[in-house]
Amino acid sequence: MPTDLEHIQRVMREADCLHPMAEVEAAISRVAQEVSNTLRDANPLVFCVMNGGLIFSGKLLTQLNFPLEQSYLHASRYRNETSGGELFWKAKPEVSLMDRDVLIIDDILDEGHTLMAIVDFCKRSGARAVYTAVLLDKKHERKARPDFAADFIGLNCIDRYVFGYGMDYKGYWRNAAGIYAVKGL
Ligand SMILES: O=P(O)(O)OC[C@H]1O[C@H](OP(=O)(O)OP(=O)(O)O)[C@H](O)[C@@H]1O
Ligand code: HPA
Repeated sequence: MPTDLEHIQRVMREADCLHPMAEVEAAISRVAQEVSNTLRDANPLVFCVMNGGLIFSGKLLTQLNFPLEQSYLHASRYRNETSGGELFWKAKPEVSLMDRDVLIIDDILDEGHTLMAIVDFCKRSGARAVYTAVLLDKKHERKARPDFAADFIGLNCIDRYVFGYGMDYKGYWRNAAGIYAVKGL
């Protein structure tokens, strides 16, 4: 079925802006400082989790002023829907993680299944230490494991379906320059 672009446009028009661009950029700069303090001497291997992690990764990486290697992986559970299903690996890391300090960068920690599976994969692949950075931590009682938290968190967010800064609504508005909540979700 072709995408209903009028619907996509309406979602943006009616959305609530939760975190405007200036607030998100300030949060990214703070995270960059925290990551630098922890990893500047670790020669880390940094993975962007595609697709959602793309914008946060790009903006964060340019503020990390120390040697690192960068790559990507793609694990998806939402597949353009607004509720998650089974985790599907679209691209596993192709470089060796053996004895490396690894940093995983993603857009959002929602229920946590995605990031937990990625961390588990990295540990089983021989990583020495695995750190995680997320732009948003969504606050609710549905976490897969309540004791699992990201090491670096940009912003906490309310329990709504959000888009912008890499996060999509039905595959759209990853490019929105702020963090928005869909009306009614
Ligand atoms: O904490 P969870 O409930 O597991 O959800 C978080 C994950 O869901 C989204 O990815 P998605 O599956 O939509 O893939 P995409 O980034 O390619 O759209 C997001 O980018 C996170 O990776
Ligand atoms: O609220 C969300 N928005 C976009 N993608 C997501 N993936 C998990 N939760 C979300």
